[in-house]
Amino acid sequence: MNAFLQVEHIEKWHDCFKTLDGVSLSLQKGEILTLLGPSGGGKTTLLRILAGLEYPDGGDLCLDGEDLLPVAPHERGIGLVFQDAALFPHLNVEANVAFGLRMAGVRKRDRRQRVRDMLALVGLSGMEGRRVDGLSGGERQRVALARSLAPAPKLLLLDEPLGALDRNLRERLARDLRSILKQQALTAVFVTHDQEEAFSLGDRVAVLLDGRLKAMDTPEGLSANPCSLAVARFLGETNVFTPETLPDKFRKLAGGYCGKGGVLIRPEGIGLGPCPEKRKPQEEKRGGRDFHVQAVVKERRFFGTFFRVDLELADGLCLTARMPLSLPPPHVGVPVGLHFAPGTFVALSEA
Ligand SMILES: Nc1ncnc2c1ncn2[C@@H]1O[C@H](COP(=O)(O)OP(=O)(O)OP(=O)(O)O)[C@@H](O)[C@H]1O
Repeated sequence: MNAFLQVEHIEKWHDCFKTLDGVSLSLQKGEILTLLGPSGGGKTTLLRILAGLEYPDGGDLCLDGEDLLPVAPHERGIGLVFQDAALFPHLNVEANVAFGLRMAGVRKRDRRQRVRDMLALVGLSGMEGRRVDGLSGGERQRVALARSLAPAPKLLLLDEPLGALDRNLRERLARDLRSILKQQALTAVFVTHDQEEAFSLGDRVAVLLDGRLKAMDTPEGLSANPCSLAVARFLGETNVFTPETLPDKFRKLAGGYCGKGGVLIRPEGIGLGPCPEKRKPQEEKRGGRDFHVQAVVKERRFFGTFFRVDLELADGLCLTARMPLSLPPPHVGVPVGLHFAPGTFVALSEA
């Protein structure tokens, strides 16, 4: 099946600096992609190229079967939402939301109805007459969203739309946003540098580092397997070892799972059991060889839905485990045996 949005080998230079280096990705209709990356990674540039606000130095773009590059920005059928809402301050809510419809020559009566529908969709029914300078940050973003949804774009691009809001409001709006996009079956690319937001909002998450697309997968897939050392480090994964820093005992346990870039030992795959010398003979049989790795609990912290347990092994190596609240948490200073569930060792590539 052909993709709805096809981005192929996009390159962009700014002066002597390669901002985007052969970025390729594709989206199906109705899919939400979150674009995650550090500041300066090229996220906004990619969005600007999709919107037609910048022209690439190489590559191709195709949306709904149409070659996008020759099409003027306002004819691409693409909606944009920015971090600062960018509302027209001299117009009220209704006129802001109706703006694109007016430009497209939609009749006044149809405009009014569409504005009403869009305001209902974003939870601002009855706010048509309000001045935009009196609105809260969250309300401004809802108006901006209604304005970009009103002309029924084929693709919606959102550049850190929640970046200026406080944490609680941000989480609530992110939930609302996802359900609005899904309700409208909209295809969207959402830029953020907030990992939690990227993982909770996107059907798939793409990681852009130094202008290169380093990974693209479902949130679950990416979290289970970040693929490369650079992505694992960017995602802030603990227990990441390069081939040089991986101790021999783990090299043996990891078996073939040590890639050229190293290995990630997934914290949720580390089980804590009785320390090897304290185990009874029947546990020895059940526990298998993995419990032979012994560690001491250095710290235990509560994270709302799990405990994070920092462990120190005999040779000074540190590991972090993630324990569900359903298990009794170990006490600090207590020696424990470690068990590694299947799939805990993930090979990382170098690139
Ligand atoms: N018009 C321009 N002229 C010169 N350099 C530019 C221009 N636009 C972008 N850049 C450079 O390209 C790189 C990527 O910028 P971009 O804004 O795309 O990154 P980003 O991932 O969106 O970052 P942020 O999260 O901070 O917005 C940066 O080093 C930036 O300085």
